[in-house]
Amino acid sequence: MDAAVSLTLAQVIALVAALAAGGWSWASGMGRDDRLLLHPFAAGNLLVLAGVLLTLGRSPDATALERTLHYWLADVCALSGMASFAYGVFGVLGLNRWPRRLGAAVVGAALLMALLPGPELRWRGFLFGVTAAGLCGSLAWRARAAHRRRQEQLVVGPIILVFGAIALSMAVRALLLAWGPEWALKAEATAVGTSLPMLWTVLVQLMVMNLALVGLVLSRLVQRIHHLARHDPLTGCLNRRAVDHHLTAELQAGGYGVILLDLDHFKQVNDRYGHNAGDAALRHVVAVLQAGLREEDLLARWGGEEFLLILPGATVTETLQAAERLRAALEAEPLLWQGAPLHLTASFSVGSFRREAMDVTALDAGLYRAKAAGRNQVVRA
Ligand SMILES: Nc1nc2c(ncn2[C@@H]2O[C@H](COP(=O)(O)OP(=O)(O)OP(=O)(O)O)[C@@H](O)[C@H]2O)c(=O)[nH]1
Repeated sequence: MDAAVSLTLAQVIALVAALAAGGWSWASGMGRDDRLLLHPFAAGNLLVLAGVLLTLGRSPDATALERTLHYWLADVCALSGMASFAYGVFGVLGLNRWPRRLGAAVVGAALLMALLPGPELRWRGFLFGVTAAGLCGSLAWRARAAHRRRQEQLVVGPIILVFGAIALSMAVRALLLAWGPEWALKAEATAVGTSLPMLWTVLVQLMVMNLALVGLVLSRLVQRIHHLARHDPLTGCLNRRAVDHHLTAELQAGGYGVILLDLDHFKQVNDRYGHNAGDAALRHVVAVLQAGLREEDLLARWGGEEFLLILPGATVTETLQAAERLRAALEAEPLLWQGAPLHLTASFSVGSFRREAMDVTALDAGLYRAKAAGRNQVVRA
């Protein structure tokens, strides 16, 4: 009876892993545009599947060499699968320096395990458990660190829980095999591959792990969509839509300064140097403006060559001073275009509001006056 259930469970595990691998391969096409690499999750499922199948296929009648190869391959597949999952998660979290360490851990463990004789379960199990615990533990740890840094919108809680739990169970298993009672070793020798608790554990882990990964990837995509919806693709600063979102009641209650600026004779830049130079000039302007702002200030692209700045808590005098400082900085720092300086200036219109909506019409009128008065100057709206 147990043997039949074991076989069914093993088949379910194989099916889940194969479906998950197929699903991740399919989804990786969607993530490609967003530089979201999902192949490692497909590979991770396939490798875990191979590891499980090899473990299930262990035969007591095999020769010592066959058993050695079988055991070794099964363990290396399972470890590579975990490394692949970790690689994928690090990619989603933007932690790019880790792949080499993951590779080194798997190759090191594989080499050490290759040196052990086939039936040597104790130290093989120990090495496997320690490496697996290290891989899953570092994944959970790094995810936790990324969560603490500004990536709080990402759903990393389930990842931390699932991989943390796997790391813990692997560490306990390694310790039990190396220094635990004799029954632990016996259980490993006889039950591995066919025991129902083990198969259930693998099945649940595989499903929960994939669900946690789906949660992480979806939250990453939602975060990306939010970012795209609120940022200007050319310059990377906020867009007009984002301004409303940032102009909260709290910010308005505290008062805020606003600067609307428009580049002078920008059409000539495009006409003389080409559209690429115009784009580079817009990026340059954003860099100069950003360098002169406080962390709490907001910079948004209001239109083609118009930018809007919001200075929370700033009085009209402070906003006028800030605008003058930015105007001078822009004038003093030309864009280097194909080795030659390309001089840029802008006209600024300044307003200050408290407990009231921003008066864009007044700011626009101020800009018009600054242009009419000769450009490259600051006026109060
Ligand atoms: N390269 C580039 N040019 C842009 C972009 N958005 C708007 N422009 C250009 O900005 C120029 C704006 O020109 P105008 O509105 O005539 O104003 P101007 O030449 O700056 O003159 P004044 O504002 O009167 O000083 C147009 O030539 C637009 O094509 C962009 O994203 N990239």
